[in-house]
Amino acid sequence: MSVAGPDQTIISSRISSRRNSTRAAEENVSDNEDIVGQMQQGASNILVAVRCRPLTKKEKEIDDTNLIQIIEERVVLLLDPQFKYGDKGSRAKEKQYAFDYAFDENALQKDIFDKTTNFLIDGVLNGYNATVFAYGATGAGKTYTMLGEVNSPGLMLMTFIELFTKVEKLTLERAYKVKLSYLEIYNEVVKDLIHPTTSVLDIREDPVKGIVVAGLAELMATSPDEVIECLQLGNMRRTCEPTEANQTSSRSHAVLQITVEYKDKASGTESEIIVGKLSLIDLAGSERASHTKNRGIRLIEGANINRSLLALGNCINALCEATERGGKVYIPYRDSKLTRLLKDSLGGNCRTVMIACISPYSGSFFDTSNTLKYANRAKNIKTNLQRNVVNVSYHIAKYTAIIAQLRQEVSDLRKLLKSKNPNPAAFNNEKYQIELNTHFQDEAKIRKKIHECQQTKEELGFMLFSRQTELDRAKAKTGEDSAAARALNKEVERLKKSIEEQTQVNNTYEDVLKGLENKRDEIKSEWIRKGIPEPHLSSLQLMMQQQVLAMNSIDAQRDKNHDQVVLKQKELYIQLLMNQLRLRDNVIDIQNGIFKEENIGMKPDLKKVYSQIQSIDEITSSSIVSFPDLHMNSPSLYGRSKPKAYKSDHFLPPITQAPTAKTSALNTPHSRIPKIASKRYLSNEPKDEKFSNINLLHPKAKRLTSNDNKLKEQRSKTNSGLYEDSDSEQSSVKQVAIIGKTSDKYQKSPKVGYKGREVGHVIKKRIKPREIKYGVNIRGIENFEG
Ligand SMILES: Nc1ncnc2c1ncn2[C@@H]1O[C@H](COP(=O)(O)OP(=O)(O)OP(=O)(O)O)[C@@H](O)[C@H]1O
Repeated sequence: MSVAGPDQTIISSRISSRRNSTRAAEENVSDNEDIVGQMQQGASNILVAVRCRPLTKKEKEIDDTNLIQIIEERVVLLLDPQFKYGDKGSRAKEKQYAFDYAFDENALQKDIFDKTTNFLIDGVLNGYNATVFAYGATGAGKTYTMLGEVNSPGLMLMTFIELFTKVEKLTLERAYKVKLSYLEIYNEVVKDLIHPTTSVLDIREDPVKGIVVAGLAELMATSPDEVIECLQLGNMRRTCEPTEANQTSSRSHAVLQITVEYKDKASGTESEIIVGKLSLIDLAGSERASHTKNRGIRLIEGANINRSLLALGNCINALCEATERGGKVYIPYRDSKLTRLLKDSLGGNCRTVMIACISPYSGSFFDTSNTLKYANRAKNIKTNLQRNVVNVSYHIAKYTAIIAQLRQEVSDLRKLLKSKNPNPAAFNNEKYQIELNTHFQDEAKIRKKIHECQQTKEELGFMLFSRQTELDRAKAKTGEDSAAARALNKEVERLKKSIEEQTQVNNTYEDVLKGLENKRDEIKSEWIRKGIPEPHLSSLQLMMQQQVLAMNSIDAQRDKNHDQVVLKQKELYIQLLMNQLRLRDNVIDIQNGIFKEENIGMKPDLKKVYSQIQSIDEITSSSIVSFPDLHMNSPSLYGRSKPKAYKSDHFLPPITQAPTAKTSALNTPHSRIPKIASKRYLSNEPKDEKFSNINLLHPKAKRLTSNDNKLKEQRSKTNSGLYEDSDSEQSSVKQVAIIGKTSDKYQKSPKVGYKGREVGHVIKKRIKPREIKYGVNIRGIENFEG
């Protein structure tokens, strides 16, 4: 599988760490071979497979990130493209689904056929029904899977080739008849693709044959060649139009049905005929109107496609519920032509294979996610499988029983209709409103708990960071075995443990929340199943939307609070750093005073250190630094997020050790101090200090660039001494001392001194042709007063 894009790296790196949890998902799935065995024994009748197609050339040009990873032909891992590893407060967004089979982009048509369809053919030849249908969003590869292309035939053709090979082997004992029909459902109208007619074809339910399409032509086929011809003809007639999402988009559901009948040549019981039916279905793709940009007739087609697929989804949900509850659930087959046609395949006498086609493209994430959820749900359906034996005497007895059963059904349905209160005005949806509110109250409670948990973790993380700093300092000062270091170490360990505990609690809450979020869909389906009339249904749906928005706003508030905590922490670092700087300058001033008073010449190496400190103040840091890593001992401090890399302009590097007797301001190893630090430091100088009225925090104040630094270096070469030469006429900033004279050349502009040190230089700008304004540039910040 090709690995592309940054997110792909994340998926890959996570796969190994996810192996264990993946195993758990896998354990719920029986062995691949088992599912075939189970289907053959009638223990399970639905096989759900997923096929991921490769990225197309066009998609690769836009974004070559592959969102899908298939693990061991069973598990599908889907990554959310919105999820950036490291986002604060974000919960991990990748989803895992386990299926009977999962095929990646490299899977061949033959692989899909061998594992999902080939084994059904024996059953069909022995009188069992089977259905294979491809489901998925538009452009996900359904038609490619079912029909295939010139050089890679799909399941339909491969099925016929295999079927005829097997029939040939059995002809000595059995007399076979193979019939085929091919139809499409386009805009809720059934059309014959082999013998098109103008009359509308109707779907009917035959008590013995099951679902039949009245008037649909059935062709006798004797060889695969005949079938190929029929398929080609039918596909030419099938409604297929280019859309934004797919150049060859199928606008209809196509159903190819193969009926195989046989009589035992030796038995002599003329009346017994075994009938098996195989339906191969290429569904039209679900589509989001906003995504496909379809208009006019394409939009109407899309709406019809979606409606029938929604009906299919509702049937799948109802069937799952029937499985869970042990029957007695109304299955809304009649909601669409598609579900009426698939009634046997989904809930009746049939082995069914669903191939969910998905795309790994980031732009198709929502479609892929929906398809996977859909397919995941379908795994839970259980159906009843019976062999179709058509026998004349059996026929009559069976019809009588069926008529009685149908009468009972009609009377049950009448009762159900009455109880559903057909008068919408009299309908009271208060009960549903209360249920909805209770659900979202539960969600809000859990969200609050998660919020509290994260706050606690953040606080603990901050405490941990400061204790860790103290510990490092204590170790450096008094040694690792000192009592102070040991006590701090104990504290650090305790904090780490607390953070771990909080993380576990947080994860539990996250799981509960996920469950509650999933329940929203169930609530909606329940409303539809219970037949809540309009406008009550819309009003409930609107209420749910509002509640979902409210939940999102709780999450947003949580993120905002988190940002505030981080900001507060940054402020603290700034304060600490400013204190360090003040202490350092105080030490320098005191030392300078002593040197002057005692008339001690400054040693060259000390001079060098002084000038280094000055230049450190003026360094403009443009590199990326990491914000003090509060997470360093707890990678999961913010859920499953990871610390970010921050721009030095906004965040400070970890503070260095505070000056102590041993490590004075002058020999303290300085980290690179970003400009904002010295800016704040200067602005915080007491009012009587010399730079107090200079607006160093003006947003338009420019930073010193690296070029300016070079010019400064050049200048200091020509004029290395420091002179105090007050020249207030030339500078409107009276508080600073100007060293030297202003020249036209920027490089030669006089320096500005403060307490004997150069801190900046005079600058000028032309306001009008004849008017020049002077200002100062102190430590990289320009200021023109007035
Ligand atoms: N497994 C695959 N390998 C290579 N190419 C594929 C594969 N699956 C799909 N494709 C290509 O992707 C494009 C879209 O596939 P296809 O037309 O089968 O999608 P679809 O799901 O049937 O769309 P719709 O039914 O909405 O029209 C086609 O160009 C097809 O050739």
